[in-house]
Amino acid sequence: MAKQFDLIIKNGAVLTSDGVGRYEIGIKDGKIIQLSPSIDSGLAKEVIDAEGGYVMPGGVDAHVHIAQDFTSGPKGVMGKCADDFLTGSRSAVCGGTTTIIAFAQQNRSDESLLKVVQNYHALSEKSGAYCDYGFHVIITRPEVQMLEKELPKLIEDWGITSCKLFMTYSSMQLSDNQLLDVMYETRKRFMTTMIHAENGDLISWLTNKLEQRGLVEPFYHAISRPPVVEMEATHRAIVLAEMIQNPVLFVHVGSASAAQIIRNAQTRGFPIYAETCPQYLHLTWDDLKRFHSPKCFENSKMICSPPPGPDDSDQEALWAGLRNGTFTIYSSDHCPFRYKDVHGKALGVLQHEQSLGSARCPVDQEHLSEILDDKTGHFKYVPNGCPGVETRLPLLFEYGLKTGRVSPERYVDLVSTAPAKLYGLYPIKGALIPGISDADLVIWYPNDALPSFKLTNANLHHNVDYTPYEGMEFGNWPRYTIVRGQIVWAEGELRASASVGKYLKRGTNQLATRPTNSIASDKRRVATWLYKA
Ligand SMILES: NC(=O)NCCC(=O)O
Ligand SMILES: [Zn+2]
Repeated sequence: MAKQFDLIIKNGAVLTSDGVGRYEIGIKDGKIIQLSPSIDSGLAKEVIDAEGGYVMPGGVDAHVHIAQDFTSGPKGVMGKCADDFLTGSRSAVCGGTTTIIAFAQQNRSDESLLKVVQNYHALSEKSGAYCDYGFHVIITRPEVQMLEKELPKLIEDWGITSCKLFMTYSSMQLSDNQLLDVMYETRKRFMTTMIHAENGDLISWLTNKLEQRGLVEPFYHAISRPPVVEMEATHRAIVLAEMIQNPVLFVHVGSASAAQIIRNAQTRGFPIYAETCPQYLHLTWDDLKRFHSPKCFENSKMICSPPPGPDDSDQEALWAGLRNGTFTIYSSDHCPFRYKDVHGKALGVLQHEQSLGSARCPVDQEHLSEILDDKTGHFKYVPNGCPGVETRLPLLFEYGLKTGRVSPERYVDLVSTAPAKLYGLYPIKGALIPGISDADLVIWYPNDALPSFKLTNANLHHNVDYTPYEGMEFGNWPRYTIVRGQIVWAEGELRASASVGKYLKRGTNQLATRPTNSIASDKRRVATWLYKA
């Protein structure tokens, strides 16, 4: 007789952003079809006993860099991502994430965003993926005609309803004028505008001054970007966004001062969304001196933009922001570069030597250890970014939920439900609604069932040769990850192939609130005349 369910999950503490309850979950054809206090095990082909552990919607990581080539154009992020869709999504599911949103990146030489997206999609189709995935688009050519023509197609044909704009990296940086041009177009189409807020000119100026003084080791990456660099750009972007009444999302917010500026705008009633990431809750400037000696080039492993805060006082403010709603979402900003790789962090040495005319030959993968062992290099040539798609959920579980810094409900909201809403995937993703939601789930170990362990990079499934969180203690980890009803990760083993993941067409921001009337009509801040017929 045909079974009513493909899979039943029994004895779990079912946790959503609304609360915790003892429910059993019935799954059929990739969907959740029943949630009730008890379901007869005989009705299912397969049963998982959660033994009292938390069962929650799968993680939605709205900020991952995968298969991105940053090499084109001078003074960009540099390097090439070490993870493709296969290895990046593999790492995601092994850490409890069932949906990722990656970046289709327009370079200045790309005349069509649609082409960019088609090419990027071909990469994901070629490698396959272990989890579902969608795309944001990075816009570096703010040409109004192109935007008018292509944005509607991106939305309708591809379900791409968000774009990322940069205020730094000269190969991607937009001027205020250009930011306004793009925001004016995205506003018309209810696209979510993501902003990387750092003052690129200030960074270049400080970098030159550091260079003149010979201060170029990895640590000085942070000194070239003190928190005020992020704070100024955040304030400026809010002024622009408010002027034309276009809600924006600040990605990877790393400093207390930027979080405060965002909080002020939210309190005024202007809809601003913000994201923070694990690196800003767990790292400080000291981590850029962590390896061997403060001058050791290995410290380049910790370079990301913006850098983490100078000390842990920023971290406390960011934890508060996660609790009080300043931060809407918590993402990884997984930006995977290998240390010993000619496309990775090693570029900090290789490009530096080339710029000095002292490049050693041959500069290839084989000779890299030899070259890196000399431990010289310049931070400005080091690709910016750290890996973290697999550690995102466990870190916030261990250091946020278990310590009481965030409630269990807030935890689910930050890692799954809010990103699903913000990026138009809810309630298919980020929820456990019978008959509606995909059966994307994470099941944790019951309390104290997993002996606590110190993380090492060998535990992880990305294609990167280090983790910034090496040695940190964990007492829990996703025990099962289920993507549309398929068990992809179980008790430390990958159980599926990369044919599970599907491309997701997304809707528009479901959190979007309109600015309050008083703020929308404040002629001191808003071009109120701009939208009058
Ligand atoms: N965040 C980071 O350091 N790398 C990723 C690229 C970017 O957004 O800056
Ligand atoms: Zn960024």
